[in-house]
Amino acid sequence: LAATACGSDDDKSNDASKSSGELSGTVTWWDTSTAGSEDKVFKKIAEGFEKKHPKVDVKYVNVPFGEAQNKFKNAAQSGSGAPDVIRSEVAWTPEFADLGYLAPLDGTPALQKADDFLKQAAASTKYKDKTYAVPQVIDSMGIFYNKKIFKAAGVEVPKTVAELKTVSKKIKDKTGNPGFYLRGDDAYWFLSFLYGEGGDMVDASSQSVTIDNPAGVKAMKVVKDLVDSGAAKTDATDGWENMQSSFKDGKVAMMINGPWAVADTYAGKEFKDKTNLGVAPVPAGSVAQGAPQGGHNLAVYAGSKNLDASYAFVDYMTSVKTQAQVTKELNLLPTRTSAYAQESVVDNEIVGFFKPVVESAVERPWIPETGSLFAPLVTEYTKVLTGQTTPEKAAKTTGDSYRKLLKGWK
Ligand SMILES: C[C@H]1O[C@H](O[C@H]2[C@H](O)[C@@H](O)[C@@H](O[C@H]3[C@H](O)[C@@H](O)[C@@H](O[C@H]4[C@H](O)[C@@H](O)[C@@H](O)O[C@@H]4CO)O[C@@H]3CO)O[C@@H]2CO)[C@H](O)[C@H](O)[C@@H]1N[C@H]1C[C@@H](CO)[C@H](O)[C@@H](O)[C@@H]1O
Repeated sequence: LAATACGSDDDKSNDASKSSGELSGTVTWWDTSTAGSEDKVFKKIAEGFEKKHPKVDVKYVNVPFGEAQNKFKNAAQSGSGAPDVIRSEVAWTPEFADLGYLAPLDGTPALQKADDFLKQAAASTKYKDKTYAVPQVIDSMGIFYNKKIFKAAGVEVPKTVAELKTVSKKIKDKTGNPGFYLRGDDAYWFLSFLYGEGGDMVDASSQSVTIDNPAGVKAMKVVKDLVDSGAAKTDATDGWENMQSSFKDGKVAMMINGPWAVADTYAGKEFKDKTNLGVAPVPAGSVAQGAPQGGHNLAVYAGSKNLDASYAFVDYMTSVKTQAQVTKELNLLPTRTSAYAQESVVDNEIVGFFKPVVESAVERPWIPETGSLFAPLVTEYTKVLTGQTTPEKAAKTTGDSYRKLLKGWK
């Protein structure tokens, strides 16, 4: 009826559900959030969308973070099996966009009040002047510490790497356990030490590789010394499980981590009393202090057969209301400026700590290759920590790999 009232013939071609604005069909969503802690909350919120749109069936699929990127690329490339919506990590988004796998969202219902998004969060969704995703969460890293152990050892939170070594030694003398866990199987945990020496992986503005400059070599020496001096415990594999269980069981007093680790950490026996968890800025190196920016966006597969419902789903999952609920239940940081005024967000202690950290986080170049910089680096980083190579060789080998990846960069 509404269609004919508009008069023009092509409106009549709209089927009833469209003209009544009622969405229908299936939306398959690949969510990469941590199974066992975050996934339950995101699945529940997605069910809220179905209540709002009874003719839409959301197929929630939890895909492990380490598998989702390639799984999506393979499915999109082969044209079968790709989801309608994917939780696209900030570094995956420019790569997927460059490959043509994502639907541009400018002017669609997926992207509402675009200027409400934090600029650092929006940056990773832009590619060649179009918007290919909507920011869902933004994060960075800090020192997580066990207040009870710190009190017993009579130590304060370290502000520099030098203090980290002193504090860690005091804790070891007092408790027998190493004070600090340094994750050794993921190069993201190397970045704050790299920034602390004034280094970075690359310098996109001058299109030069910088991981193998003197600051990069120095940073490799710093992390090697943390392990060789006994200040840090590390592992070459299963870093996430080993780091989380050591910290949750009180076997180490400190780790570097981000808001995504809070839900799992609170499940640990040491943090049943949540007030026992302290969070502080990552330690400064010899010339600077900084933590990396991370996070996740929601993107729509370019080949989706249900764009209308997918756009609406992305909008729903990134709305102020949803973001405030995610903060309340998971302590994750919103990406909408307006969400920070919501009561459950204003009062959240984790957000209170991480908001300024995110604002001063070191931004990364959102180019298609940015995610590919971690695999070559982690190989050398792990070898440095396990004494299989020198800081100099590690930096050089990584730099050479980067120059192969980044055609024409210095
Ligand atoms: C190696 C990888 O390098 C990069 O990843 C960087 C990433 O760019 C950094 O930003 C940082 O990500 C933060 C993240 O921002 C932060 O939010 C959090 O995420 C939480 C979630 O919060 C939590 O909900 C849950 O999901 O769990 C998430 C994870 O905990 O922590 C992340 C850091 O873990 O660090 C990543 C590196 O880890 C590449 O991008 C690839 O991922 C690449 N892996 C590929 C490698 C291929 C073979 O080479 C293999 O075949 C492929 O299949 C693999 O995909």
